[in-house]
Amino acid sequence: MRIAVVGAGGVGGYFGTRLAEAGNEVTFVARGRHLRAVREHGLLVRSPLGEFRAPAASFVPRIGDVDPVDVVLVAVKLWDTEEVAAQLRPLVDAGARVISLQNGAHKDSVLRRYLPPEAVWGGVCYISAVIEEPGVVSHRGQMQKLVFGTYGDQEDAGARNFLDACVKSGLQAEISADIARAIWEKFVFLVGLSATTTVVRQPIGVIRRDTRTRALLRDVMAEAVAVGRTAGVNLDSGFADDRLAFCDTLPESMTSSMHHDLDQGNRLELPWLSGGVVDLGRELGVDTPRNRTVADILAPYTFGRPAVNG
Ligand SMILES: NC(=O)C1=CN([C@@H]2O[C@H](COP(=O)(O)OP(=O)(O)OC[C@H]3O[C@@H](n4cnc5c(N)ncnc54)[C@H](OP(=O)(O)O)[C@@H]3O)[C@@H](O)[C@H]2O)C=CC1
Ligand SMILES: CC(C)(CO)C(=O)C(=O)O
Repeated sequence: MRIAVVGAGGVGGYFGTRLAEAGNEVTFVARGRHLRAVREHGLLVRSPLGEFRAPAASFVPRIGDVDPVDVVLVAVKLWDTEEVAAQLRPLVDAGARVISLQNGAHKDSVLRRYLPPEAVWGGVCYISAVIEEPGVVSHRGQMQKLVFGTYGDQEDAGARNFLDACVKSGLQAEISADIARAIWEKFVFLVGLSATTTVVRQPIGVIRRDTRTRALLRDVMAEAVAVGRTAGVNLDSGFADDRLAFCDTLPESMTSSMHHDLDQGNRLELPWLSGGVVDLGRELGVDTPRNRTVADILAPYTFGRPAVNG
């Protein structure tokens, strides 16, 4: 299968390299120091599942350099979505379907502003992976799963082909018949995990053991569930408790990409995570005090580590 991966970081680097190693024609769009490193040595993915490599020749600097493909995977941070979406039309006109593996519940509405709705499939991924140094992606833990599907009732044979390509590449993957719900299910969990691990600056093991941070985790997720249900998403009313039980199964040291970004002094996806719950809650008339407090506490870190003047 011909696949383009826009953003060759933790997510795009891992899933794209696995697909490439299995013989799919994968082209990565990368930039900056990471691009310079992969153009020289290719991309190395270090994972508990093995070491995987994508060749230097599969990396290009611009979306416009990508030949026609069957599937485009979008794997840039959320603030870059709009810029990427605005450049995908020629690939879609040549037949590509687009799947965003990004977090958050609003990414596909950004894609749909630039692309015909049938070209945008919903998608979500479960993985913990980061750029360890330019040219090297590190996969932490065993989790590595893709869920995707078309919106509405229409089947698309291409989705089944992409599923086959994923499974043959050793990826855990499934097609969801209700992808909006699957995206929100991940969103609820991620908002809880990212809010608590980032505010407390500790992994899930610490958060779930302390009764007060455990309650915070549950309340943050319950607010996201309430907002999702009010928005018309088919989430169970007890879904926050279900996710709390899921959090109890995670490795003690697991944390969120937002916590990693805070630690590194990077920009945060906060405005689309707890901040996104607050904004949508405000629009829909749902109170979200716990998420608002998280968003307020972390606000000074949104664009990276704040400078202390004087
Ligand atoms: N990391 C994780 O474990 C998980 C992340 N996610 C989600 O996946 C998305 C991607 O996250 P992640 O992989 O961590 O991000 P990374 O920052 O690791 O990777 C994104 C890469 O894309 C590059 N990039 C951005 N815009 C462009 C562009 N226009 N052309 C070429 N390259 C570009 C970035 O460059 P630069 O550094 O210069 O900006 C960076 O190298 C996020 O929404 C995140 O929430 C979901 C599940 C798990
Ligand atoms: C929670 C996790 C690691 C699961 O994929 C994630 O999506 C993130 O932290 O961004």
